[in-house]
Amino acid sequence: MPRLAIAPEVPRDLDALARPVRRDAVIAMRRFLQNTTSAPHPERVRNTRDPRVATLRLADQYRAVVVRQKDVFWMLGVLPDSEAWSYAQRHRFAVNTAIGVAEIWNAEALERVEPALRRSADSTGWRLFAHVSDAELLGLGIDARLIPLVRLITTDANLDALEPLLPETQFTPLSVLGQGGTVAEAWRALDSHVAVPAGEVDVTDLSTALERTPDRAAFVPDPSVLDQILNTPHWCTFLYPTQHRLAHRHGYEGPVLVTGGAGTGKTLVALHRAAHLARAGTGRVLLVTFSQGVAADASAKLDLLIDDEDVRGRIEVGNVERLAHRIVAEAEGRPPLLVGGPGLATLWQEASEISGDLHSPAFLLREWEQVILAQNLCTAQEYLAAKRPGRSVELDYEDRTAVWKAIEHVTGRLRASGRRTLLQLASEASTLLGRTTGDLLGDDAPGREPYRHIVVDEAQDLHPAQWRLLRAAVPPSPDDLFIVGDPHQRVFDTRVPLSTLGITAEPHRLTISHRVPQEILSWGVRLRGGGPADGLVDGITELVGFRATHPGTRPAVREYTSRETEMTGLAGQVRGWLDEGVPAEEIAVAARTGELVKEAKAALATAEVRVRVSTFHGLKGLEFRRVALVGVADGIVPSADTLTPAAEDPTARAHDLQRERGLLYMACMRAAERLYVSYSGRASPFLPP
Ligand SMILES: Nc1ncnc2c1ncn2[C@@H]1O[C@H](COP(=O)(O)OP(=O)(O)OP(=O)(O)O)[C@@H](O)[C@H]1O
Repeated sequence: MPRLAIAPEVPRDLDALARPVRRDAVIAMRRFLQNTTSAPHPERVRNTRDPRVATLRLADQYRAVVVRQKDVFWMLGVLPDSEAWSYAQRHRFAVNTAIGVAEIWNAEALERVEPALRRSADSTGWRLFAHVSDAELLGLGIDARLIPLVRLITTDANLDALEPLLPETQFTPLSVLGQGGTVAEAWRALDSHVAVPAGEVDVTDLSTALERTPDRAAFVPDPSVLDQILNTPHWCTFLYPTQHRLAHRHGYEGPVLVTGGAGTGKTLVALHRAAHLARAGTGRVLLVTFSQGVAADASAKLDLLIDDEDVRGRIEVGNVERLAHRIVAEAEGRPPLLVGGPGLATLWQEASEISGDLHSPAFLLREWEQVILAQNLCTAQEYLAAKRPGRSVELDYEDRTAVWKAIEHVTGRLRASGRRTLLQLASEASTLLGRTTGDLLGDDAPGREPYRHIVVDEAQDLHPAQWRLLRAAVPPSPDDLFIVGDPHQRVFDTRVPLSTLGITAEPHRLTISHRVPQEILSWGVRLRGGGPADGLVDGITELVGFRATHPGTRPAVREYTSRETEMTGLAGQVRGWLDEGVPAEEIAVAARTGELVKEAKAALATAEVRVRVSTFHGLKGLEFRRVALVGVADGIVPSADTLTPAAEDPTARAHDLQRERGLLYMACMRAAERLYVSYSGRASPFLPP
């Protein structure tokens, strides 16, 4: 039986075919897999640069290009006959001698550029790689057949021109060396291209090389797997090497933390990790998402990723609030009552009055959430002795006593009314779990917690009380916590390093955005300030090295003279996108405040344009081809209401401003194609010049 591995181009090429041609091609691929008598057979192509290349006739005038070695076939694309033959003639295929991955390159194009490189080399004695020996190049996996060409390169520009013609695994080390990097640095750069450790590299073993190249080859053992690959999105099958390595590593010793910029694939890695753990069958998996809305999206993606019902059934998807709610409801025998925003605001106002108006309601709320609930302080004594990290206003004994009294007013009133906040619920749930873990693990009372594995998405916004709940819900053991997040996109003020919560996580990083085009990304990074962010990891996270895979269009920033003209402009912009053929569900409009959301909805309704309109917060975790952000004006972004007065607490104010910046940045980073930003009056101070 032939063993078939397909490249990511194959599903794409098939999707581009007319329906009857696609159907014929897929039938032919099935026959090939089953080795039936009518299966297409490999046909040699004349004048190829690689004798292993052949084609398979899949439909009338269409064929697949394959590289064959013994019973292994690597299918690279499905093309019209003449294009398939030409592709087969132009390309070379190899196994990288250093890292063992399979590589393809356009040998014909390289032969064409060689004379120009030679002319440039003849005119100077300078060589870009003079400082590196052949042995070092070979040691880095540079193909021996490419070395004569590499020796002709004289400038960075020469090398850059070769980038589209070389496999990334050949170009990457050359690029590091060309910029004056050392061999060791070139090796480190190759690391992100390695999904599976190479071990001994046998360059004649194509099958093992393909297994090491999961972004370029997926094995198709039978027709059902073929259907699964062809009927699901690209990311279900082909992860980039770093993503693959993180998601499919066999056994982490304990918690893992993957940070990375917007669109680097953190959520996809989290989904694949959850699927990997569920397939291993070691126990129940909880995938924690930011909100229930995002949970529905993640559930739908898991349904695509996993076709085995039993495996899928091992993964539960939900947010921390829901988990806390359920634990408390089960323990108390009825659903807990929650306090609403307005009710709580009144209580904090009363508390502020009790403290003699020394502290504002916002100050007291922060003190409660960030000091008391964050450290689970239960008594006045504990509070009086506690550290207050992140709070710059000193409180002496008397102040603390007054603050505690004011806060007790709120907690007492809540208790009396039988209501709780979401964070209180998380705190209580973790305490309950702490008490009952033994029983829940027992055979006779398996319960629903703890889980065996927890995978956390959007981790940057979890509060310490919620972390404690998650920690209590999964016993410390290998593969217990797999956490992904981006401190730069934090939209709440929860800047806590995991280590302070007793979670020592192995850190990893993703740096390449596969969603956001470079122009939007660079603009967004300037908006965010490019500077470090704290939280999750110890110390700070830098945006350094964060880049995109593709170029794009600069964000359109529009100034209007009035709110009314701004809303008319918005309706015109969205109408234009729809007229271009962009589906309505691929467009999102968002604003900082609920009031602006209402105005935008009304303007779009008047123009009979129906697309999703939400607050910036409502965009979290989502992506759209086109994104329009309105009301990005001074006084609205940052939202004046949410800023602590500098006189009251300058550090808190700086944190508030950073959070507001992160929120706008997160909203901008949802755009996969175009970003439109508008304001009337003065622009938001966050907008880059
Ligand atoms: N392996 C992949 N194959 C195909 N597309 C990918 C892959 N990895 C990432 N992408 C693209 O990048 C998008 C972003 O991925 P994802 O949502 O996982 O990123 P993220 O890091 O969680 O982003 P954010 O932090 O901004 O929410 C995906 O929807 C997809 O379009």
